Amino acid sequence: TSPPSRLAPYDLLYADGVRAYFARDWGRAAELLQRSLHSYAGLRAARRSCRASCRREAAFLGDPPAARPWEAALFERVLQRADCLQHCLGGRLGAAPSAHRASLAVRRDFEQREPYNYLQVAFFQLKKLDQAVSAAHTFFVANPQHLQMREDMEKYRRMSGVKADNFRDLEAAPHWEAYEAGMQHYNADEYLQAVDRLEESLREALSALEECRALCEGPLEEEEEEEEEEMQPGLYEAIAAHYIQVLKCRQQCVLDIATKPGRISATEDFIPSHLDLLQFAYDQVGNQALAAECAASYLLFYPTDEPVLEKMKQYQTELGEDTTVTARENIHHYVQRSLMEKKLIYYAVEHLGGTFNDPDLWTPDELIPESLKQKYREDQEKQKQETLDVEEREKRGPLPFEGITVTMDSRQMNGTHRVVFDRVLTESECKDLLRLTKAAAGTGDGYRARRSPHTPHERFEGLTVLKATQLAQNGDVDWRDAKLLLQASEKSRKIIESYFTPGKKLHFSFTHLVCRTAVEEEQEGRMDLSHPVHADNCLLDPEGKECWKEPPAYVYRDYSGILYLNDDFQGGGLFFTEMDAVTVTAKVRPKCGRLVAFSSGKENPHGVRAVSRGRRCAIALWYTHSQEHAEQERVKAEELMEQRATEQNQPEGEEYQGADHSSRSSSEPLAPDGRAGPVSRRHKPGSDRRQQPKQTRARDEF
Ligand SMILES: O=C(O)CCC(=O)C(=O)O
Ligand SMILES: [Fe+3]
Repeated sequence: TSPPSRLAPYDLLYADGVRAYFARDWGRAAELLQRSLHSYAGLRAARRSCRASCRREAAFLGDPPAARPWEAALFERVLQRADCLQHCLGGRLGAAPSAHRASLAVRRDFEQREPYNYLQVAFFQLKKLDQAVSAAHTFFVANPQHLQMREDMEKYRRMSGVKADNFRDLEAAPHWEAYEAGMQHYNADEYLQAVDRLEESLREALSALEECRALCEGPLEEEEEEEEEEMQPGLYEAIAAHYIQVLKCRQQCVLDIATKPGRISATEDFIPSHLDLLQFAYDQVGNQALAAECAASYLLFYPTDEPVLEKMKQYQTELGEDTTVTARENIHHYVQRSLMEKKLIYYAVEHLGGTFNDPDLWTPDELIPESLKQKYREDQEKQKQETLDVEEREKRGPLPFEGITVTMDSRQMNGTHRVVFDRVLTESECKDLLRLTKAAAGTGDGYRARRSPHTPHERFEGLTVLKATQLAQNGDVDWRDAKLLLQASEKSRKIIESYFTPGKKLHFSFTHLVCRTAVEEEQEGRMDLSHPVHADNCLLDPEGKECWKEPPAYVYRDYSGILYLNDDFQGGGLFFTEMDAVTVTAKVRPKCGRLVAFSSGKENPHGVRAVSRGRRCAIALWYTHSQEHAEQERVKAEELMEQRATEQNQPEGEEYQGADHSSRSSSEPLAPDGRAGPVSRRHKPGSDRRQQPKQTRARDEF
C-alpha cells in the first residue's frame, strides 16, 4: 500500500486501534496501531524538518536589522517563523497542524512505546510471530520492569520458529548501538575499531540532540491548573515563561540522548566523555593530530582539567610547535550555544523564580548565581555530615547488645558501610530456624524447592514471614519457630539501625529465609556463582562502572543484612567486589549467628560463591528509611501472631530457646484468609528485579 497523502492524526488511529483490540478484531487492530505509529513518526519528522527549514528563512522587512529597534527586529522574525511553520506543517501533514495535537495521556503512551504492547498481542493472534517478537522486544526495551512482558519474552525465546534477529528494537537510537560497540572495543584495547564506533556514536548523538531540540518548541505546558480569570500573564511575562520552558527542554535533551532506552538515569558527561575516550584512543593508534583535536575539544568543557592539559602539551610537542591545534567547530558551537542558554535560564531562575536542574556537570561555576550555589552547598554539607556520623560511630566500637561482637568493620572489609557481627543467634536458635525451613519444605503447600533463579546447579527455597506464620496456622510448622523468624529479624534490624543510623528509623522492606542446595549430580566443572555479583538497590553495570538507581531495582532499600544459620556445606562464601564486579575486596564465611550488614548501594557490590555440596540457609534482610515501603506482610504476620496469642490467652513465649517443640498442635485456628492470602512474594535477586507490573490487559491466550 502506498503511504497516505495526508497523515491521519495518530491519537485517533490509536484510539480506534485499541478499540479494535478489545473487540478482538486483531487484523484491524494491527493495521490501525501500525498506522498510528507511522503517523506519529511522520508528525515528528514533519515538525523537525519544518523547524529546521523555517530557521533558515530570511526576514521580510528588507532593511538591515541593525537599522530597526530591537522589538521590530525580533518580532519580524517571530511572525515570519510562525507563518513559515504554519504553512510548512500544513503542507506536510495535509491538514491543519492543530488537528495533530494529542492529549498528554496519549503522548505519554507513545513515549513509553505502549502501542507496541497492544501490537505484539495482535500479531501473536494473527500468527505473525516475527512481527510479534519485534513488537514485544521494542516495548520491552523501554519497559524492562514490565512483569507480564518479561514472561512473554521468555515464552517467545523458548518457541521454536522464533529467530534471534527478530529480537529487534524497531525504535533503536543509532547512537546507542555505536556507543556500546565502541565501549566494548575500547575496554578490549581495540582502539582502531573503538575510534570508528565512538566517532559514529558522537555524530549520531549530536544529530539526535538536534532532533530532540527541534521538538521542544511545542505549546506552553501549564505547570498547574490556574484559575482562568486571574494570573494571565502579560506579553513579556508570557513570552518569557514560554521561552524559558523551551530553553529548559532543549537543555534536557542532552539527558534524553544520554539515557539508554528503558533506563531512567542518563550516562554522565555523555558528550565530553566521548571526546576524552577519543583523544586517548587516537593517541593509542598513533594519530596525534586527531588526539590533540579531541583533547582541545574536551577542554572546552573542562578548561582546567590537569591530565588533559598535560596531554595537550605532550601532543603539541609531538606535533611541533608551529602546528596549531584547534577544537572541533561543531563542539565549539555546541558549548557556546549551551552556555548562552544556561545564562538565560539562570537569570530567569534567579529573578523570575522556578528551578533548573542543570543536566551538565561541566557548567562553569561563575555561571551559576551565588544564591543557588549557596543552597546547593548546604545540601552537600548535610550529606557529608551524615557520612561522617556513620564513620564516627563505626570508630566507637561495641554495641549496646550483650554478647554480640563486631568481628569486622568497614576498614577491615576494605570498603564503606560494611560490618560483620557474630553471636546474634545461639546454636539452638539456628537449629530451630533450620527446622523451620525443613518443615516448610515438606508441606507441599505450593512451597517447594525450585531451581535457583541464578544457577541450574542449585535449588532454592524461600520463606517469607507471612508464609511462615500461615504455615504455623495450618499446623505445618511450629508456632515458636515462626515467631523466632520474626524475632531474629527484628533483633537484626535493631542492631543494624543502632550501628549505622541511630535516631533514624529503619523499617523492614523485605525478609526472606532462603536456602540454597547443591544439586548433587551437577557440580562437576561448575564455574558459575550461587548468586552473581550485584548491588541491592541499583542495577550494576560493571562495564560502565555505574549502578543505575532506578526500577526494576529496589531503589528504596537502604541497608541489607544477611543472618547466617549454618556452615555445614561446601562453598557458599559471600564476597564483596569493586564496581567492576571482579576485584574482590572482602570475604565473609557464613556460620550460625553471623550477621553481615552493609548499605545497599553501589558501594557494596557482592555475590555468593557456588554451593557445591549441602544446603546453605540464611535470613536475607532488607531495610528502608522510607515508611511507605515498609513490609506489609510483616504487619500481617504480626497480627496473626497477636491473634493467636489472645486466643491462647498466653503470650507467645519469649523463652523460645530450648523449648520443647514436640508438642506441635495440629488444631490451630485458621484465619479467614488462611491459604488464600498473598503469600511468598518472590524475591528475584541477581539484579534485584522489582516486579512493577503495569498489566493493562489480560493475556489469556498465551
Ligand atoms: O546469601 C547471601 O550471602 C547474599 C544474598 C544476597 O546478596 C541477596 O539475596 O541479595
Ligand atoms: Fe544482595
